[in-house]
Amino acid sequence: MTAIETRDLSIRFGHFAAVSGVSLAIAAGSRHALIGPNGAGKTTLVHALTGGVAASSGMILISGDDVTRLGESARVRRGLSRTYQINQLFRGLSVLDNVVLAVLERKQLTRVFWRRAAHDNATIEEAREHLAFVNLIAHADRPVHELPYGLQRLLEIAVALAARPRILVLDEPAAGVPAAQSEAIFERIHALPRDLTLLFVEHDMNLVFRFADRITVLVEGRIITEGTPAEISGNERVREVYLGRRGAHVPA
Ligand SMILES: Nc1ncnc2c1ncn2[C@@H]1O[C@H](COP(=O)(O)OP(=O)(O)OP(=O)(O)O)[C@@H](O)[C@H]1O
Repeated sequence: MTAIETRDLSIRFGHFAAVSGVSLAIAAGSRHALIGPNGAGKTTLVHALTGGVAASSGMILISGDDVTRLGESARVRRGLSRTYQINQLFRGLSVLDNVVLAVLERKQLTRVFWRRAAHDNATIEEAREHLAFVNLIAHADRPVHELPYGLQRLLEIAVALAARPRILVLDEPAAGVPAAQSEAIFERIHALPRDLTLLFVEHDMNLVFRFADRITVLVEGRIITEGTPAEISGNERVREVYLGRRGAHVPA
């Protein structure tokens, strides 16, 4: 079954097409990487999937339902959650409170009951479970701004999980993090439940080839090829596009 799909999707900014005629089908339960050089349109495509940017033409479907005209929160309610290239955490709040807020958001309790609901045991228990998954329990009471950046990136994953997604989109989850910590982040991503569909954007080809089971290559807004890691690493055009680019050695 297809978890999320685009059909002939284009996104234009004025006369410039950042995404052109993209048809992409992500199978339920797959770990799908979206790769391509800087400016290829990866982030724009991710924004379009999650509802942050409007499609100029074409369609977006979640579990077969047309969501092209739905906003971001309506898509979250349909099981789509995401992390951002630059994190969106509340830096003055504690690590735990960031996840508590996300759980309350899912329960649609943020506005009405924030003070009272923040002390609700079930909410706190759930938030702590998400933190435990990303190995951040020991940091629960620290303010986010004190947390090393690599751990903030893990916290973002916990926040995204609080929406209880069926599809999780991760835009460069290890961007700005030293190589040793990228490993830890991808190890946690790898440990996510197998029925959670993952789409991730990543520049580090070693991580992509280790953790993805399918790869789509985007160049100048268009898909040039899609396949298994073995198929992609043997693809001449992909090698041409990546040769000599930053961190973009394509493993053989
Ligand atoms: N709001 C916007 N208005 C105009 N042009 C935009 C806008 N957003 C993105 N672009 C352009 O669209 C193209 C694709 O950008 P995008 O950020 O999607 O690429 P990317 O593949 O994610 O790049 P990177 O790997 O560097 O993050 C770029 O040329 C960018 O300048």
